[in-house]
Amino acid sequence: MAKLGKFEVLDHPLIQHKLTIIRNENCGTREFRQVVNEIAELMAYEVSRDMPLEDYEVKTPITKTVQKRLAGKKVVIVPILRAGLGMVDGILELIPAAKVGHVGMYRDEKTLKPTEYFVKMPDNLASRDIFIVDPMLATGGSAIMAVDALKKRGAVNIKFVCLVAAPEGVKALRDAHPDIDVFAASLDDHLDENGYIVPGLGDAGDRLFGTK
Ligand SMILES: O=P(O)(O)OC[C@H]1O[C@H](OP(=O)(O)OP(=O)(O)O)[C@H](O)[C@@H]1O
Ligand SMILES: O=c1cc[nH]c(=O)[nH]1
Ligand SMILES: [Mg+2]
Repeated sequence: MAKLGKFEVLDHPLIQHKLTIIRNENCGTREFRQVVNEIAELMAYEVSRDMPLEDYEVKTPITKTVQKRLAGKKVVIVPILRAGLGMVDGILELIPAAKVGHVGMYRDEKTLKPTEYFVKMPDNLASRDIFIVDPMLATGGSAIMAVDALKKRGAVNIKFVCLVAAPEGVKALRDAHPDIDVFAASLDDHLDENGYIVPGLGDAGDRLFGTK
């Protein structure tokens, strides 16, 4: 039987402080981009806590000793385009050897249903630890479709990492994919009538890339 995934809010004081900075409507594109990456880096530290280690012999200037190093499994960071791109560099600061796959999705403004428009993944997904990243988990439609796309290509070990989650999205994602771990920097209150997270931070893609 597949393992049961968990949902965890990573509410370290530094993460909460930085999230407040980007929630502010007066935070400009440059600062928004910078701080999203900083939060992603802090989250990666927690998300990678259960990465497997193996024994490794190393010779210090004093003696030979058996210590630990990360075991073979390679991490793949998978941003959901566009907004997920804003989290990639921050995670690469901590895990520089990670590979990066891409999943392109956009959400229809009226129906709120996602459409997949691009998928490019490294090979051997089944043997890799995959971090899907997207700042926003709103209805959950995009996240569910992204996990579907990865599982279809053989992925087994999947974590979903977002900054702001709505309760509706967390429930939908966990109902659809109970085996994956879901991490958020904040569990917000609800979705408004346009499918935006309240209080949220607005449209993450537009704020990251200066579009609208
Ligand atoms: O949980 P959901 O209801 O699916 O909504 C969340 C999705 O919406 C946003 O993307 P958007 O469609 O705005 O695309 P963009 O990143 O290109 O702006 C966001 O980055 C998520 O991918
Ligand atoms: O609040 C929201 C919901 C979906 N996508 C966003 O960028 N923001
Ligand atoms: Mg958007």
